[in-house]
Amino acid sequence: MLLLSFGGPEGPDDVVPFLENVTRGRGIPRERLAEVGEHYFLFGGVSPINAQCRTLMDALRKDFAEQGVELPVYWGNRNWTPYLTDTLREMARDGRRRVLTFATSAYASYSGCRQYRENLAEALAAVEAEGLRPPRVDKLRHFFNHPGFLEPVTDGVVAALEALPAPVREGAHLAFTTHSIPTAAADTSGPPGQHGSGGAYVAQHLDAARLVASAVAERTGTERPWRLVYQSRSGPPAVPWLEPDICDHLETLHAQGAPAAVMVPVGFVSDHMEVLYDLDTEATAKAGELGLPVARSATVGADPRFTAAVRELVLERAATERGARPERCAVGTLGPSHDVCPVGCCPGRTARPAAAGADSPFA
Ligand SMILES: CC1=C(CCC(=O)O)c2cc3nc(cc4[nH]c(cc5[nH]c(cc1n2)c(C)c5CCC(=O)O)c(CCC(=O)O)c4C)C(CCC(=O)O)=C3C
Ligand SMILES: [Fe+2]
Repeated sequence: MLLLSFGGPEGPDDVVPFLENVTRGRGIPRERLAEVGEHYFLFGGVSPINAQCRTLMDALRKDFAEQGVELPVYWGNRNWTPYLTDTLREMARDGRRRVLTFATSAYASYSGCRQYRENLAEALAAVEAEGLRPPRVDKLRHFFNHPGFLEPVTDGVVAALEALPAPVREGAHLAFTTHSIPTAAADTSGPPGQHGSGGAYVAQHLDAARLVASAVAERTGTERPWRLVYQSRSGPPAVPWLEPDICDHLETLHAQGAPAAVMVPVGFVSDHMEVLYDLDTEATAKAGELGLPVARSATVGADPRFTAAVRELVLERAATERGARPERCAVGTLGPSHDVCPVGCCPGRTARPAAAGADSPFA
C-alpha cells in the first residue's frame, strides 16, 4: 500500500521551496504566497502534516498486523519529502508489482483526486526512465461516506459542543468547512455530467455534512442548523471560488443572533496547517472580535475506526480485483464512489497524463 499525502515543511528553510513545489504553474498571486508563508513561520516553519502521516502509517501497520493483513505500507508525498517519486522507486526496487494507493483526501476534485493521479503518473514515468519496471498502481475509492470516517467526525463534533459554555450549547450552529476551490473546478468535479452545479465536490461534502449533522442531533437530542462553508481561498480575486468563507459565515451567524458555532473541518483528515491557521488562528480570532463563542471539532487523524475503514477498503478492492463482488460499505445518498476514475473525471485546466484511472497511460 502507498499512503499518498500532500506533504508539508518541517523547518523554516523548507517553507519557500515547499510553497514553490505546491504552486508551480498554478497562477497563485505572489502576495498570497508571502501571506501563506507567514502562516507556516508562525508555527516555526513546521507543518504538522508529516508527523500526522507518520502516526497514521504506524497506526495502519498496527491495524493490518493485528488483523492478519500482510501488506507493507509505504509513504510518499506530492509536495515534500518523502517525495512520491523516491517512494515509488523504492517500491519498484523492492520488487513490488502492484501498488494500491490510499490518498489522504476524502473527496473528488482536481486538487483532491486527479492532481494526485497526475503526480503518480509523473513518478511512474520517472521510475521507468531510470530503467526500472514501474508497478501497476491503483487508487482506493473516495471515503467521505464511509462510516469509519464519519463516526470519528461525529464524535469530534459532540466533544466540541461539550467544550462550549453550557448556556450557548443548545443553540450552537454547525459550520462544516472544507477547502475552497474555483467554482469551475467544483462544477466539473467527479465523472462528467453526473452532478449539477458544484459537481461531486459539493455533493459529496453536503452528503457527509448532512450525515454528521443528523448523527449529532441523534446523539445530543437537539437538531442544530448547519451549513457547508469554505476556507483557505487562494488564486486571483477575479476568479470565482466556492463561498461563503468561514470568516464571513461567522459574521453572518453573529448578525443573525446565533449564540455559538462549532467549526467542523469535514474536508480534511488531519489537523494540518489549513486547520491550525485558517480555523484555529484566523477564524477563531474573527469569532473573538465578534464575541461569538466557537469551538473547532477534531479531524479523524489516526482514529482506530478510520484505520479499520482503510483496511476494509483495501480488502474490498483486493476482492474486486480478484473478480469477486464484495460488499461496498457506504452511508448517505450517493452510494459508494467508483473504484476507477472514468475518462474525464475531475479534469484539470490542461490535459496531463494521470495514473490509476481509466485514462491511465500505464498498465
Ligand atoms: C481541495 C484541496 C485540499 C483537500 C484535499 C487534500 O488534502 O489534498 C487541499 C489540501 C491541502 N492544501 C495544503 C496546502 C496548500 N494548498 C495550496 C493551494 C491550493 N489548495 C487547493 C485545494 C486543496 N488543498 C487549491 C485549489 C489551491 C490553489 C492552488 C492550486 O490550484 O493548486 C497552497 C498554496 C498557497 C495557497 O494558495 O494557499 C498550500 C500551501 C495542504 C498542506 C497543509 C500543511 O502544510 O499542513 C493540504 C493538506
Ligand atoms: Fe491546498
